[in-house]
Amino acid sequence: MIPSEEIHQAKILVVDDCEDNLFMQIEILKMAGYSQISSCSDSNEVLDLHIKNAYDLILLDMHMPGINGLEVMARLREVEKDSYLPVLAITGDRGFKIAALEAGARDFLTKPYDMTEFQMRVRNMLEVRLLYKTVAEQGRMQKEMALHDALTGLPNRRLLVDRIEKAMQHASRGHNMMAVMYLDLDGFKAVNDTHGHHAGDELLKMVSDRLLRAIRKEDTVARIGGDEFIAVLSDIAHVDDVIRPASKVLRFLSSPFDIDELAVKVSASIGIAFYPGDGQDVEALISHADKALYDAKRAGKNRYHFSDLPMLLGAVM
Ligand SMILES: Nc1nc2c(ncn2[C@@H]2O[C@H](COP(=O)(O)OP(=O)(O)OP(=O)(O)O)[C@@H](O)[C@H]2O)c(=O)[nH]1
Repeated sequence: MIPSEEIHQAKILVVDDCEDNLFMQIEILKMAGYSQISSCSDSNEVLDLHIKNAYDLILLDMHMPGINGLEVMARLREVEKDSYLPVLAITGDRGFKIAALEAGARDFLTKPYDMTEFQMRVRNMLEVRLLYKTVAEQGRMQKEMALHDALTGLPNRRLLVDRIEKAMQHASRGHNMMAVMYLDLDGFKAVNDTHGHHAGDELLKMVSDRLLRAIRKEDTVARIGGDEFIAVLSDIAHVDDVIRPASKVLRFLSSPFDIDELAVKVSASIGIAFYPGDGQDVEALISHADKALYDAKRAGKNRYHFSDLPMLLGAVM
């Protein structure tokens, strides 16, 4: 159920070419507790007003000079294509009722109407409209959550795969390269063990922020598990285009993190693989970057390593 306070905050537009009718409807709405009421006496303005203000309810007089209510609804349907057309049609002509409903109005009022009926129909329509908005918002959030990591808000593995595929297609069209940078923190377990899981979580969020600052806006950083991240770097023409961001990431992570008034230090190891030199598909690229990461760990951590396929230097230099 939608709480009454929320219903009373809904945005309502009253459309009628007769000033007396406008005045009366606004007064009835005010008496019922609505606070965000606008009005308009020119049917030509309804569409622009709705685009600008996204009303929750439009009380629309069907008979107006200029374009009539049915035409106004046809225009509104263009901007509310997959949505709920929030129109309550008002007509003195009973023959217009079916036409109004067929045109997309959700309900109608026949003049003369009584005040209670007017208020009940407005409330019922707003309840449905606001429920519709809540469900649509929940759907958007679920989609968002399915593609992002809950702790850091970064893209998750699912979205990462899509971003790598797009970067590969882009590189292929531009006869260019792209790179996958696989990063794993060094000594992260000790942060959890010494300062607790909460401190570990805070550190992961701060690391995410620093990674985002270290790479270009158009590139992607994803968290793919525990203390593992992958950056997707597009438009790579030369190995320097990867050395620069990789060095920047290591530098950005090298300053201590202020967590619960402690200065916590970590570093990171990075493995780098290139498309098309190191692999032609997402799995191959990630696997080569992972092997390079393993080499970076074995070589002493806090460094980056390239995938050691012989093709690499030929392709890059
Ligand atoms: N706080 C926190 N810890 C996590 C999360 N996910 C995984 N971990 C912990 O992260 C640690 C990752 O392990 P490792 O990568 O082996 O730890 P490390 O000390 O960085 O090891 P090296 O990579 O060899 O330096 C494990 O202790 C996991 O329990 C999380 O969401 N939050």
